Amino acid sequence: MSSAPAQIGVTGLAVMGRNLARNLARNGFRVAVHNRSKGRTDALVEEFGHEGEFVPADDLPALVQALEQPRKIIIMVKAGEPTDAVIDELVPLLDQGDIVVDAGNAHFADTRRRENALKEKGLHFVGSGVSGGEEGALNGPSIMPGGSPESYAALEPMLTKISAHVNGEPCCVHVGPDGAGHFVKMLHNGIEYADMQLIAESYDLLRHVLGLSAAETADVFRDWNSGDLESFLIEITAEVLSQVDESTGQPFVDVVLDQAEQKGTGRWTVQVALDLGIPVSGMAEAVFGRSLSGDVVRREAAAGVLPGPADTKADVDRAAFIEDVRHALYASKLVAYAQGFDAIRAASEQYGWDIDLGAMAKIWRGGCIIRAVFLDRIKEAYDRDPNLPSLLVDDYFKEAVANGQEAWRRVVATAASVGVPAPGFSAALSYYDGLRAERLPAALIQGLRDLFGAHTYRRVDRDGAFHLDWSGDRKEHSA
Ligand SMILES: NC(=O)C1=CN([C@@H]2O[C@H](COP(=O)(O)OP(=O)(O)OC[C@H]3O[C@@H](n4cnc5c(N)ncnc54)[C@H](OP(=O)(O)O)[C@@H]3O)[C@@H](O)[C@H]2O)C=CC1
Ligand SMILES: O=C(CO)[C@H](O)[C@H](O)COP(=O)(O)O
Repeated sequence: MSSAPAQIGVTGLAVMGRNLARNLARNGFRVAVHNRSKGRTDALVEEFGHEGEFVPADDLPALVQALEQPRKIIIMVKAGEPTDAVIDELVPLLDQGDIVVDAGNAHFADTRRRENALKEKGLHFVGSGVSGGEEGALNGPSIMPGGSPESYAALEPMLTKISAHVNGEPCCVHVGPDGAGHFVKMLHNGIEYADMQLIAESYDLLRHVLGLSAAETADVFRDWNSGDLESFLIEITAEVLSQVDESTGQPFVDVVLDQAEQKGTGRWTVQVALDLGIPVSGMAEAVFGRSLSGDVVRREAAAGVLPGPADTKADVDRAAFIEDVRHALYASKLVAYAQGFDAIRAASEQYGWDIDLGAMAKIWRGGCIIRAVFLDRIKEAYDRDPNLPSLLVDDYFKEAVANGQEAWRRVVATAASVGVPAPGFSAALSYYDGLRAERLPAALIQGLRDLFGAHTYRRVDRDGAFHLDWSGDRKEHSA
């Protein structure tokens, strides 16, 4: 404990806040710590006080009092109303120039509202994404700060020091002004959803089509965790699949209720992408997949009642099918990332954030949940062409998908023929085929819209908007 003013404060000492405070203290910063229920503050200081300099505060006025000026305070509480409640209590205690950082999973629209409100009072507000879960917060997360460049300049030495590092480079960069940081964190989570859905589909296919045991699927994922697919999520998939339930001796995965929960960031990603007009079908299927898993009423009504295919066996070679699924997983994952980066680009344009897409791939290489070796490839793609229209048209990714596309198609076809749901794989493949199509059936949709609602259409051979007199002489008119 120390009586000197603290350099930074953290309020909200649950899983994330506690470990972020410890990370700061371990890195030599004097940290004032506060939590609504005092027990968490006491426990932190009692258990981990020896790790660095902590200044415990019983309430927010005491936290503010404990800090050097201009103050820097990280809020790490439940997103939504709790964050507003903390801000409302904190703001009257602060002085001009103080910096409030919300490091929770806020919706970027809330962040924009909060930043504007605090700006009117002469305060700086920084919405910052933090990813890495409990372990990342302690040992080095990926940090995605938004807010003004001046606020970031004041925070940078601390944030870059406590963040994860890859090849000596911090996984923390100023994403952009305003809500840019929380937007990018939201997209990170959307990609996390898609990635996990694709991993789950791969596992399901290996078990159903090949009849592998959970332990055997763990071996497959362990094997895949080298080369292109090497990533934290693949690594922990092998760990979860090899876990045995202590009380039953069954594979852990077989005793867990098959209803995936969600706190909201995946759903927000899809909602926001709809507004931006960017197809994020991989993420949408992942959110819907979780919704379906939790829709107990309809699942119970349909399970064992709705008929599936007559033949649920596929005549496949074990090693060849495992390799096909690996290709399908990698290709579908590339589509999910391509869609995610498209959404970031679109939001950056809409809100004037000027986000460096390559830098986002760089700060996701370490610390965060979607950390993966292939993020280097994304960084390199944007280095080659910062205005790349889609990751999928970059030479490396084009070739990676081309190498795997026949396998990808076989996997989707096998899943459909044996009746194993693979919405992530199918949606990714449909997106890929849609993107590369020279002509889409959207022309027919335009015709239908014009017939029933005089919505007009454009032509391939002339500029302008047109309408056909469908119920009259069927002559075309300029609209
Ligand atoms: N868990 C994770 O892996 C990750 C979480 N996040 C985000 O980080 C933030 C913190 O997450 P996590 O550590 O899991 O904790 P929780 O989201 O479970 O939030 C618990 C914390 O919020 C405080 N709190 C809740 N309501 C209020 C309120 N009305 N006023 C003041 N404090 C309140 C609690 O205080 P009390 O102890 O008094 O109840 C406690 O400190 C969240 O926004 C979360 O989305 C981000 C990345 C990863
Ligand atoms: O932010 C995170 C990681 O970066 C959390 O782990 C994420 O919020 C988990 O989301 P959900 O509970 O919706 O699966």
